[in-house]
Amino acid sequence: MSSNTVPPAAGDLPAPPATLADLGWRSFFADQLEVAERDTALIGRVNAVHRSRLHVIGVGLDVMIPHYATLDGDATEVATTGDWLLLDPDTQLAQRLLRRASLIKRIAPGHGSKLQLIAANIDTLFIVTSCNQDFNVARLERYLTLAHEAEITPVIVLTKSDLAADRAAFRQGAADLLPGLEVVILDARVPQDVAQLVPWCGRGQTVAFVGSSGVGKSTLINTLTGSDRIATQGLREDDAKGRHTTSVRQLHRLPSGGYLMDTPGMRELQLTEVQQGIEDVFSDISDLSRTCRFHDCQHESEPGCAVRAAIAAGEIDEERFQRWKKLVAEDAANTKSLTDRHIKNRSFGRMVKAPKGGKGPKKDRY
Ligand SMILES: Nc1nc2c(ncn2[C@@H]2O[C@H](COP(=O)(O)OP(=O)(O)OP(=O)(O)O)[C@@H](O)[C@H]2O)c(=O)[nH]1
Ligand SMILES: [Zn+2]
Repeated sequence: MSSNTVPPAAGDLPAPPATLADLGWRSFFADQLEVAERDTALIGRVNAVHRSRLHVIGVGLDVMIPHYATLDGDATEVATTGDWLLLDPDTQLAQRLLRRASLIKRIAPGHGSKLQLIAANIDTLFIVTSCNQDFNVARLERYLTLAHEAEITPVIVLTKSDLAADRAAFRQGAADLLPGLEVVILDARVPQDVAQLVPWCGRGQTVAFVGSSGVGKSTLINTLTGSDRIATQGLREDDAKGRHTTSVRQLHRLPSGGYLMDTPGMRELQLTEVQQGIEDVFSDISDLSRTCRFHDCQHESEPGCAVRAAIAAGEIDEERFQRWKKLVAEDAANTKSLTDRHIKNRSFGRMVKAPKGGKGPKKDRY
């Protein structure tokens, strides 16, 4: 399939939205429009990112347009699935990317440490795990950190409730992760159970599922949509060898009116620049660590370490502290590799921008 044709399974395209609000438009986005834009701009949402084109939909709008990026090469100013764009009404070219309500990004696998945007403007992230050996507090904390960083409301979905001897213990184990955290426990194959997710999937709402392989995401999606079309749709991505596969990412209309975002990247999320998310999910430890005597305290054996004191006093769980340390270290390593790459890109940018006819790149002039 050539990369700029619409996705193969036409039946999987969302039903055309009757209004922008159906598609998730709300005052947060409308307030960003200039007066002139209110009258003239064509408003669209990115439904799918293809190798060389964006599939943008709106009210009476269904177009493939060139990618959108700003000239300064800012990696976050690239339109991704779920983004809202203002298009030129005549040329249909994207003119402006609206500020996002949420953004999930990651380090691209197999591409060094390039920042890759996964999805924008998701309202609810369903973090799926099952009531068996997949249930893993550290993994759930990772996803929670990611949701907080992306500014998305997380909901923990515990599948395979039918296999759990003690459902209450699983529910409690998840609920204890964060105050006020919503937890749903269900058999992903049973429509009445899965209906518990509907309150988050209403008109104008965008949701996504994350979780390890085999926890029941496809089963959940099938039950939620009453069809197996979405979950079984092949999602391919550029592989490490740069083969020309087509990257399909899509917003799928749900029977309850909302949209499900299903992108290949959601399936292998890593943490990238998630300091804020870590602060939110581990606020007790983060706050305490700021009261250690040394600002660069490693919380090992330093004198005046408030974190160790809290662990000794039984106020903080040692294992939770170890998980926090691991996340902080992982985040620091990922962020560093991104920064290194950014510096490399910038010096490359300076070289290519060097004036023609000169004696070669004059890095120090720019
Ligand atoms: N008993 C039981 N089995 C379930 C439940 N949910 C899913 N399964 C089964 O678990 C297996 C894996 O489910 P999938 O829906 O394919 O899991 P997934 O998360 O989509 O996995 P990937 O596609 O690898 O990401 C299937 O055999 C499902 O039938 C559940 O709530 N109860
Ligand atoms: Zn300390």
